Amino acid sequence: MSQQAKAGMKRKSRSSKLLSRKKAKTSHLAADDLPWKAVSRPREADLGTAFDGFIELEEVEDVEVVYEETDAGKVIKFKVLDDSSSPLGVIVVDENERTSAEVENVPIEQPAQEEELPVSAFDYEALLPRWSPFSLHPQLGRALYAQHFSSPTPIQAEALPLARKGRDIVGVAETGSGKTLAYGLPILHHLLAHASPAESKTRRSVRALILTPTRELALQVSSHLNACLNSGDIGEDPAPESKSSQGSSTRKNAKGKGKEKVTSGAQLLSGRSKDPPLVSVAAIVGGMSAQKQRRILSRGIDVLVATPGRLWDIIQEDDELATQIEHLRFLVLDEADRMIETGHFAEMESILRLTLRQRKEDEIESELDLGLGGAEAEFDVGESKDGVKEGEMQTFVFSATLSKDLQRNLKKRGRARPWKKGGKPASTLDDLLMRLDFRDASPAVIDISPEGGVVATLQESKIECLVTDKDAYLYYFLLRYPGRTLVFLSSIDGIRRLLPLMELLQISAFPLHSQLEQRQRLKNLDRHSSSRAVLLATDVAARGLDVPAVDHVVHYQVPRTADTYVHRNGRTARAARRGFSLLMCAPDERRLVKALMKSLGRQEDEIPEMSVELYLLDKLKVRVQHARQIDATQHKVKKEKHEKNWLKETAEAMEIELDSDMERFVSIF
Ligand SMILES: Nc1ncnc2c1ncn2[C@@H]1O[C@H](COP(=O)(O)OP(=O)(O)OP(=O)(O)O)[C@@H](O)[C@H]1O
Repeated sequence: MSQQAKAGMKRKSRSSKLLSRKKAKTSHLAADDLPWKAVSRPREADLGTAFDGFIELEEVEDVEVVYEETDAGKVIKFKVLDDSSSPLGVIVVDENERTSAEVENVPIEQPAQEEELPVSAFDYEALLPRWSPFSLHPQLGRALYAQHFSSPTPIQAEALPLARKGRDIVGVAETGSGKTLAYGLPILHHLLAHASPAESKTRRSVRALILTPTRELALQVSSHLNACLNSGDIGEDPAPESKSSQGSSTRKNAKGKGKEKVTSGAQLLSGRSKDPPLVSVAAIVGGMSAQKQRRILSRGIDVLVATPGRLWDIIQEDDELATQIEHLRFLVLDEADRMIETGHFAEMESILRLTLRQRKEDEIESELDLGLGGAEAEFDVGESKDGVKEGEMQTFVFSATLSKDLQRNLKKRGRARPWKKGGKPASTLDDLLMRLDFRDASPAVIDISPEGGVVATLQESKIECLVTDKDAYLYYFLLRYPGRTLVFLSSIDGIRRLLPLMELLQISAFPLHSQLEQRQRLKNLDRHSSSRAVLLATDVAARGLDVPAVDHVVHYQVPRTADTYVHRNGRTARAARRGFSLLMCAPDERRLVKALMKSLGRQEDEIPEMSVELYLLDKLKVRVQHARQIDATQHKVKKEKHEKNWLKETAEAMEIELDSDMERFVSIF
């Protein structure tokens, strides 16, 4: 507003008439810098929510394409409407400029300059009473309401107040218990409350970094958080809370007195505004095109969700991003334990090192080393309202499985200085987490994971059978218990063997493993959720993924660790829904089950045997046997054809004529 005031602009009072749009100023931009906006996909083309950056339609408005003659020939330029004088999308009439500008008649009602307009906050008490004590930003209230999240889950209820007080948090809660929003809501609240529309126009610094072990999880976290920023139009008059009055949806009027209701506030908060969002969340993961990634980064992101590998690659080439990471306000490790398993250890360690804050004691130490005085070592540590000092970072570590020992150690560790000079690199998860730059002397540990890792709404069962009978039992289970089933196998080869068999048995099944292209993985995930297909997956899908409405999880092989068992099971029985898990156990896997149950602190025979109608099973065994034979024959024929072609092609390439004996040999062969 100050800019407009400086330029001597005047506002018309509400009662005054309709306004006219002044002629837009234009500026030239490169294609990548245009204000692209995602377009919702038609239903038929909808491949799920987690596709940001992979399969995406984007549109751009108010861009004129002009051809300019240059010495080098014709070049295309994009002229973009420059509406920076109207940060909220409200058209402001400039009486002085109007005469010199062409006027387009767009009737827009403008609020009065002096009028004190009513400001109604999202009515948590009436609409979401259970969220009311948390005093979240109205936009979040709208989104929670729109998604029918009528009350916080236990981990959310525990984490929110602590996070709002500025505490560092280690959160452990069962799979599917809403951990994403447990750390996501306080971050979004903070950013919304401190956002300013003016800033939303410029490249913003990354304020929060969320690290996840897999691409799919990163995409999912990003779309989950985006849903809190983009949904929420419930036909209510949106209004800001007082805290955010300078930033998000209200602003001072020209004279700085009172507040005015912003015409486009509803759009702004519900994400339908033409302006960039107040807070932006995006995922940057492997498999994404470099162009798309550049575009996302150049637009500016407040919340960056990333896998450590890809992020570290970018940081090494992008000093600006590296500097932003050094000044994060929030750092989240989601499924931290898994990050280590997926071989991201080195990259994660490098990223975490970047986030270390120079503290006074360290500076004094390093100054002593360098023989410098301490005068310049001061830095601003002014306390902010939420108890986090300026320049400090809040850290959240969340997982469904963090060992009790590790939790205890984290609590006891105090402010052990990580990565002291000459210190060895971290070599275990405990090591790495112990080196996290918690600003809290004793991070709050919230552990509400269930005893033995079993979610109350999950029904477990077991089948003991020969390895050779597992296919028949699986077939029996899939026929007998239709629904969305996720079958976990320990190897990709196992999936490749099972897929054609399923096809011959007319079971619609899709694979999900690390050797599939990202696009294909996401597509298969979506096929699984949109049809009643079976997903044959390796443990790439075991962690964090919120595959919609999985009814059953089958462990085709017994998992090697208790954590894997818990996480695989966690794909079903999510968010208080019912779920079923089946453990298939061959005789030589019994000792694994024993070890697994022991490490979960449970009795070996605690998982009940699933009852099976044997007469049906016997019939299905015959079918499976036939399917195997057909598959083997088809495979043989395919192989022969391939080899025959190979011999012919090789002969042709070498310009050798195959004689009749050889031809005969080829045809026999
Ligand atoms: N307050 C709430 N009320 C109802 N549903 C919720 C609420 N919060 C989150 N959910 C839903 O619960 C599901 C699980 O949430 P989320 O993926 O965050 O679980 P998680 O604890 O991170 O699981 P995992 O450990 O497997 O990663 C999601 O579909 C989410 O939309």
